[in-house]
Amino acid sequence: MAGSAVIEEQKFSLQEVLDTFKLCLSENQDVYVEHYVAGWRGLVKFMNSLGNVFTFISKDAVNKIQILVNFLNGENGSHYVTIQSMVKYELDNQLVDLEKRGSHPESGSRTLLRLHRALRWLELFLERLRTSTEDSKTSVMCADAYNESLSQHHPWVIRKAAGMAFYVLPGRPTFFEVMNVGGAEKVVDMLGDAIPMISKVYQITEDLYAQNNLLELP
Ligand SMILES: CCCCCCCCCCCCC/C=C/[C@@H](O)[C@H](COP(=O)(O)O)NC(=O)CCCCCCCCCCCCCCC
Repeated sequence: MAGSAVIEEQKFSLQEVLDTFKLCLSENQDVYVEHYVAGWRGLVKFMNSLGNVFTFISKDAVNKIQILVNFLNGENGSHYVTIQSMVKYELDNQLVDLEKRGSHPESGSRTLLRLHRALRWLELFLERLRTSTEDSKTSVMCADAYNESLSQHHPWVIRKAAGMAFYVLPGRPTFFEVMNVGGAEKVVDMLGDAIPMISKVYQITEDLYAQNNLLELP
């Protein structure tokens, strides 16, 4: 029965992952780092299940998730509970490279900014997926969302590689199947529910970074 246990363990529903983003917001609209990285963990799992071509993308995400988890579990972990407290703590203690990479190349603030930019891609992609029709192409939706957001922060070589990965994305039916949410109608409902939460988390983070002039951290 070991085989079925493994299958059980890997069974995965995108609904659960996107629900994680609902847990991100505290009562006073702070964003919990713990749930934020848990959301990303789930997305990485989803992406890995699409095939090996995507591991170069997920490796980077995994690396960044790990940096944040290390801070969270480290001796100054109490400052890393929310994005707001993290940014304040790192800025107050000069723990962020503001102009160019120097002694703090992997600050929590710059690391989270990379995931934050990717969250905008996700928001745009999911919205396209939500409003897509049977003959829509996931590769096109993905590329359009990427070109509108994350690509602006990537050098040519990464954009090129990302473009190649989009090209081999499975089609919409397989995609929906891997999401494991149910039929197309269910997917649309689930996305309609999840996207506003993701947008909210995105916007709160964006405002925080903008107020502190951190949107271009090296
Ligand atoms: C499902 C298809 C997945 C398409 C993913 C689209 C995003 C493409 C991003 C390509 C990133 C390539 C990897 C390299 C990135 C880094 O150079 C770059 C800069 O970092 P640095 O300043 O430390 O150098 N890193 C980043 O921009 C962070 C990228 C993180 C990408 C995470 C993407 C996760 C996608 C999750 C897919 C879930 C889809 C769910 C839809 C139902």
